[in-house]
Amino acid sequence: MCGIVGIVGKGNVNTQLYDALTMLQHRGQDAAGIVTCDKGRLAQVKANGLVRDVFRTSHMLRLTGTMGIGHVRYPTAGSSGPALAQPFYVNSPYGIALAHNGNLTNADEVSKHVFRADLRHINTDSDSEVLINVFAHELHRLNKLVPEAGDFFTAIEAVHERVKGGYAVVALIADYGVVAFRDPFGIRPLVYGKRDTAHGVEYMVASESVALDTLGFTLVGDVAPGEAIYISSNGDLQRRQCAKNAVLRPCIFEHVYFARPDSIMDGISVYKARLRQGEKLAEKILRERPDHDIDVVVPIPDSSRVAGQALAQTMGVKFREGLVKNRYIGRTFIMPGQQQRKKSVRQKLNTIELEFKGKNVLLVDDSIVRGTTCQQIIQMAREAGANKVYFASAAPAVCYPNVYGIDMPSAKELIAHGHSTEEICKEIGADWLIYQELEDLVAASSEGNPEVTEFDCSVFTGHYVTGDVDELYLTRLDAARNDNAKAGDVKKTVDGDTVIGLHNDMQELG
Ligand SMILES: O=P(O)(O)OC[C@H]1O[C@H](OP(=O)(O)OP(=O)(O)O)[C@H](O)[C@@H]1O
Ligand SMILES: NC(=O)CC[C@H](N)C(=O)O
Ligand SMILES: [Mg+2]
Repeated sequence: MCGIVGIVGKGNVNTQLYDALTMLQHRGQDAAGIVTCDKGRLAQVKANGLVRDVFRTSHMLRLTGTMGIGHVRYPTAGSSGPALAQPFYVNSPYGIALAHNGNLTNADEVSKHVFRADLRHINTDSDSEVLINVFAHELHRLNKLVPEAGDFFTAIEAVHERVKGGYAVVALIADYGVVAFRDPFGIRPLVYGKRDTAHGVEYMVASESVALDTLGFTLVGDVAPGEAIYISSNGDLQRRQCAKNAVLRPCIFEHVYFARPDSIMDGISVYKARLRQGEKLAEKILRERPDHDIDVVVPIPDSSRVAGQALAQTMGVKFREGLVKNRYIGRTFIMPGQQQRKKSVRQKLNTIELEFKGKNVLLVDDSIVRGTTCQQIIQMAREAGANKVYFASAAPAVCYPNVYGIDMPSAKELIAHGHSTEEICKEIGADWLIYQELEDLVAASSEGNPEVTEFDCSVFTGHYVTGDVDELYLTRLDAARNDNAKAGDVKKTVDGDTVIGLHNDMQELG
């Protein structure tokens, strides 16, 4: 899950891109990058690290121009090395920089075709580098010295024909403007907004509306599935549906975990969806255990707080923040290796003993994926003197890999894969475990916008909306990206045996 942003403004946009990326930091902690365009010249800074660590004042002074794009990365393809930090750049045609959230499911085959038929070189294992080359090739084929909006849209139509998977994209075309588009299922989110200034209207596209809010842009709406928008350098916005049979199937895991609660995506308030998740889970608990002996509900910060509060209220049970989060430790789940994830849970969360001692505690989390968090927290609750430790997940059991931009590539690493609720309960060391029903999760989101009735729920069902994901694909994905394979990649990076980014040498040399 990466975060992307694009701005076409009336003054320098560098600090605004920086601020927007800070607002999207929760979507990717591995690398960050910005490309701006000033009088036809592109300037780029990208490197591994958090936004606040990557960009220095000296960089910002070089990132001049009234339009630009930015990216925060959470790797789902290739290594996490600096060569794969985004945006990517190609010089032909026009000079294009592109940032991508999602994952292409046919990247390998398209990559071969890009090389053999389009005669274009791909330098990394990044699916996003494949995507920029497909877009560039399709634009090049139109053979226009001076492209117009319609040309960008025609190229994007061809992109939709060639690539499959989840993709929300922003691209900066030197001198011309910013284009943004979303895959035909709208799996990954993308919104846009505008701001009136004394010099005219400014536009911004971003993964989440929080980025617009904080910069004073008003949310206009979502980029529709398959739709593309083009904002020219002088601030004209045009849109076009570029995909055949586009239909909205957004990733429901955004509402469970990824998005910030103060975001609105596809007309659904993430905050309210999480409130409803808590209410529905509470109703299930009351149905299954009308005579429960729960003394207190404790959420596992951060993401489950909203659902946890609604759950406690619906049940009429005390809600207590019995776990305190160290605000300087990032999100655990999106860290690259299991060792790092395990260590960070303990660093990140600490118990307030008096909320546990002698009590029957219901811990609530938004989801259980690998089980890293809940196993440790249940142990900590016991060490803090809890009498009984029950566990509730606001999402159903996560049993299947994600292929659309969430790094859950290996079914074997998912604690629920092939196991019953009782077995998982035993494994995590809880006295009782309860999961949300899938239909309740879907209803919790759908009630926020009745026009959105279906979602990509593949991590719960194993049904992949793009229809092209088979056993062979999943086996290959597992082999390439399970934790052991990734540990090998990290070692390669440390040993220096990795691809060096062509455009990133300054960063690597420090
Ligand atoms: O079963 P696991 O593999 O541990 O994954 C699930 C956990 O990971 C996430 O928390 P994270 O710490 O990433 O972020 P948060 O602070 O937003 O809750 C999520 O909210 C769960 O707590
Ligand atoms: N999580 C994402 O959206 C990742 C984007 C892209 N697949 C990458 O690995 O860089
Ligand atoms: Mg969490």
